[in-house]
Amino acid sequence: MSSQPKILLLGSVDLAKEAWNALSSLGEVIQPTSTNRADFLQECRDGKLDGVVAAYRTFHSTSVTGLIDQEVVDVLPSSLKFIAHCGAGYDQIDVHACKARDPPIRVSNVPTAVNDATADVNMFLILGALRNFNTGMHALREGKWRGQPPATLGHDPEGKVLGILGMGGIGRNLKKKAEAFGMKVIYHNRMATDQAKKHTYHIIGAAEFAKMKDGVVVVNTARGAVMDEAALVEALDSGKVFSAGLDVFEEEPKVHPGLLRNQNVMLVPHMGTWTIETMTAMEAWAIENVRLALETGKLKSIVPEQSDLHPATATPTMAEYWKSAPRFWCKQCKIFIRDTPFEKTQHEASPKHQGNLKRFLRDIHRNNENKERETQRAKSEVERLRQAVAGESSTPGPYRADLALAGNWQTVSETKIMEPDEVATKSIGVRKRKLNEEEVDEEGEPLEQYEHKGWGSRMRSHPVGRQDDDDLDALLASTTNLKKTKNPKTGMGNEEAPKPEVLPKSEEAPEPTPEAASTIAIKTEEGVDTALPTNETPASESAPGVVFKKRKPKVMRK
Ligand SMILES: O=CC(=O)O
Repeated sequence: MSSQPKILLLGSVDLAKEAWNALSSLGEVIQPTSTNRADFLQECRDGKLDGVVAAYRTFHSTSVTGLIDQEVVDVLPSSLKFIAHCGAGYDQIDVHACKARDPPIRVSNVPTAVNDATADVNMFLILGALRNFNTGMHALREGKWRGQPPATLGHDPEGKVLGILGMGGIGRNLKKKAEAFGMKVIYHNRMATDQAKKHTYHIIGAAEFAKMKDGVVVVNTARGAVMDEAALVEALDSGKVFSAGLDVFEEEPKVHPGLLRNQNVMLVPHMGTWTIETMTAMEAWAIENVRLALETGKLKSIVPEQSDLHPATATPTMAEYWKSAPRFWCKQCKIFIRDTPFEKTQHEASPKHQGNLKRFLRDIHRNNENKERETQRAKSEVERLRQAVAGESSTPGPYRADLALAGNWQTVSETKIMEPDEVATKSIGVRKRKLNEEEVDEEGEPLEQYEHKGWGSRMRSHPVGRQDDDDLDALLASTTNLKKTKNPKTGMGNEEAPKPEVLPKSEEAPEPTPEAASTIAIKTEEGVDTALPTNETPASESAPGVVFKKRKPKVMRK
């Protein structure tokens, strides 16, 4: 999309590639063509990087740009509003010059992702320097085993005092680790003023070494320039400092020769965060800064020196892009998100979406369980009724049709009670032989006295077998609707005080009202009296239905 903003890649993304590739939906990624600082400055002056809104940079990108100092800041395109640095320490960037530029360049770093790995290296150097491992390891590689003479005996960490300068995330992490080795931790934090932040240069030098105990062990995993290397070499040579462990150097990749020749110094070439896990997390964090910058004008982790800067306003190109981007409805979260692979990936990975997705799936699962339970209930209810019928139960006559078993009934005549076209969609009426007056009473169980409200709302909404439900409703109405009949006094259902589930005998049945009678599902047959003596309604006006008459047991007929 041509209206997309540009993203400048300074260095490389080696691990969090998926997150990086997803950024391409937010902006057009470009890289400088130059390979050295002079060319880079020229490339900027020539306007080749114009349109760049955000830059992602690594430590190693200084090989192209050099430090991001005033000179670079002055030529960077005015469209550039954000620099996302992939590292905790940002001494390669003059954040004050970036802030002072008009418009300002907001700089972010990666603060917490580095804590564990950096504290691990610090602990490794503390142990190595205390134990004087370097001498032995070096001798071994020279084929001299522990050396001649062998390395001097080291010290246990247990019971030693560790002084931490700078109790930030790494300092606190290191404290825990050192305490696990039995060390007692004390610390010093610099004043949190802007002035103090600028002054980390050589805060440990000759004067500070002079104040320390003889035979002290010194470790540095912060930045080389925090310590005066020359003063350290001297203190090592004099024996004031017993040994040292260093991961950072004043002029990386150069190392002071006095450190290189001293076997009591553990040297690591700035590998504090050199792990797949940590580097991946760092890259992902910095990429997230770029994404947020483009989408919201804010950074996830702006450097403290710039924390008072207001968020940048979205660029016109970005605004246009926002308008034109298609949207996607996340039905779990019930929100629109932009329909891009990046947006979707990010959204789907978010804890909010994960939580909503879990709830969504759980609800589906619960619904299925409920349906299954209802189906089982329905089945057992049918079975119960079937058994009841088989045992000549008290199922009301009008409903026995559905439950009749072979031999229970005797069909005496059949009459077509509807026009042929109605027959197709309705039913065929079957009427039983009227035997005698007694039987009329028996047969005359009035259907209408059962206020048919169905079997319960939950079963009614059951999606499976609507016809089955209707049958069940009809069957169960006779037993359950008694309970549901409205209390004439309160007008409310009487579920609170259910009546016993006894079917009313025909003689107890109230006379149907004319309105009710008109809806009674009984058809009359020519020449046959209606089963309900009170029902004057012409057959043609009543709803189609079925009337069954139970055959009297022989003993009763006698
Ligand atoms: O040194 C490593 C970092 O600052 O991230």
